[in-house]
Amino acid sequence: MTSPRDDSKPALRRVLRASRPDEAGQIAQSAEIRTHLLEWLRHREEKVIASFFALPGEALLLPLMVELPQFRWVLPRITGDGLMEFHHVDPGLKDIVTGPYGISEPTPESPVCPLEEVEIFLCPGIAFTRSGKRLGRGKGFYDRALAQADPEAVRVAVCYREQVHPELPTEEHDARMHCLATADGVAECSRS
Ligand SMILES: Nc1nc2c(c(=O)[nH]1)N(C=O)[C@@H](CNc1ccc(C(=O)N[C@@H](CCC(=O)O)C(=O)O)cc1)CN2
Ligand SMILES: Nc1ncnc2c1ncn2[C@@H]1O[C@H](COP(=O)(O)OP(=O)(O)OP(=O)(O)O)[C@@H](O)[C@H]1O
Repeated sequence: MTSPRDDSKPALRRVLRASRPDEAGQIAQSAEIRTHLLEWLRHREEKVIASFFALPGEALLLPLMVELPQFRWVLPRITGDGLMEFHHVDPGLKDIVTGPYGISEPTPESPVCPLEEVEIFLCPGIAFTRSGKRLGRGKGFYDRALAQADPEAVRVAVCYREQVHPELPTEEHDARMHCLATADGVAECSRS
């Protein structure tokens, strides 16, 4: 399902937004996802890792920052339409404000981390496939950031079981994920 311009995404987004566990399920699956990520990350040699503040329906990852202080954690801040930059934050999460779309983000004064320095990206999304396809929120934030990032950086999709689908439409610019982290574990994406 690949085409240069695919107009099926907006309708699919509206439908797939509803594919999420209930509140209790989100808390339980988030804890399992963090346990798997904790184990997986413990064995990685990378140091700079980008996480995210969850929007409703996304996995809650913030406790990992405290549990893995050996990493240098960075978080995104929206700087324009479809544009974001990443900032270093302290694990205590001082200097966090509410940004566009109600997403928490570091203050502009927090030290910037150049995109090329990020070694692992934990990526949110509305839906993913096991082969690493991602359906985001439709503004191209992650596609643009990942296009500029180090091509060697590891892209880890993070989502609930309900957000994993057999197939999704993709376009030329869509960034592929390398790994998929769910409550079942962290798996390498099969390229298909
Ligand atoms: N946690 C988290 N942070 C993230 C993202 C994400 O998916 N998750 N993004 C990943 O890209 C960026 C924000 N992307 C967004 C893109 C569109 C809308 C948006 O338009 N929201 C409105 C309108 C939706 C609509 O018209 O369909 C809304 O939800 O009401 C919000 C955020 C950057 N930070
Ligand atoms: N690398 C890029 N450079 C410029 N524009 C881009 C790039 N990647 C995506 N876009 C543009 O961003 C818009 C949204 O793309 P798409 O629908 O794939 O977003 P998404 O991956 O769902 O969103 P997000 O990453 O914000 O969650 C499209 O108009 C696309 O052309």
